[in-house]
Amino acid sequence: MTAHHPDLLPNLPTLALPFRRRGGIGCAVHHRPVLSSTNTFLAGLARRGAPTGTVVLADHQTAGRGKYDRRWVSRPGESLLASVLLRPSRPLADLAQVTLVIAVAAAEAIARTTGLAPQIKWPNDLMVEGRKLSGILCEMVMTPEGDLDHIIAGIGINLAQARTDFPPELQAIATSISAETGRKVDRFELFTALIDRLDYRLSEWERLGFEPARHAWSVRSCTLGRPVILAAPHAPRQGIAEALGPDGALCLRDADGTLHSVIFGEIPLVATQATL
Ligand SMILES: O=C(O)CCCC[C@@H]1SC[C@@H]2NC(=O)N[C@@H]21
Repeated sequence: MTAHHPDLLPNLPTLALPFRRRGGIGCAVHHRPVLSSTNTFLAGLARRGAPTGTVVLADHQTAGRGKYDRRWVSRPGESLLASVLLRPSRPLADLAQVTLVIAVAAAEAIARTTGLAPQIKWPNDLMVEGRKLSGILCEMVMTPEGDLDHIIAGIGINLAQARTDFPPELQAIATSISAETGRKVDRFELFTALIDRLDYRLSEWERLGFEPARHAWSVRSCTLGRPVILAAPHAPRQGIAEALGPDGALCLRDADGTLHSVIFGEIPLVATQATL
């Protein structure tokens, strides 16, 4: 038997998608039963000139990727796994805001379809009762001239896992929609809501800037007003997360009273639980 790379499998029949949009997010939707990673597959489409708003949805990933080169593992059908191609026209200095805007849209889609009220842990993890429900991986591709070519935003939402389905080291810090609500969520209803909210929030950001999403992010935040330990790429920092700045940076006041503006980094899940 020949082994095929999942991204090269022929276009197998899959469930029909409930909609097709004329423009904006979801203008083209590629749905595959199995891919290595929706981000990787969409990167190939982007190189071949796919338009902004193109979406890839997979039922299963064999090599899902998380932030900081971690793996994003899920069993077939138990997660929503999607990536969106963006070619925004905002200035380079605004691009770190994209991932925050997407977190707001994903939280709103989950709230709309499940009744849950996901909170956002800076910058873009969606949390319920201190456990991670969803992760977002934004990958930026620049031109040789240093301009933005495109962004691929990958979104994974845990749908159907029982707590004990997660690996032992994640059981205390991960959750799913079923584990929180006791009900199954319709994956395509959630996907449709996600496309809707992404379309709304991203076009709002393009037209009006970051302020509306900054407000929505701050209202849903479980980071602001709390002591946090940041695993920032260059220097780990501790302090009180005071605000999300107008540029999208986290404003962190350290023990000396100095205010730091942090664009990149993360609050490790375990530290968050221990600290907050
Ligand atoms: O580490 C994180 O929190 C980000 C996880 C992002 C996972 C999603 S699943 C769909 C898309 N494809 C990938 O390979 N990763 C993202």
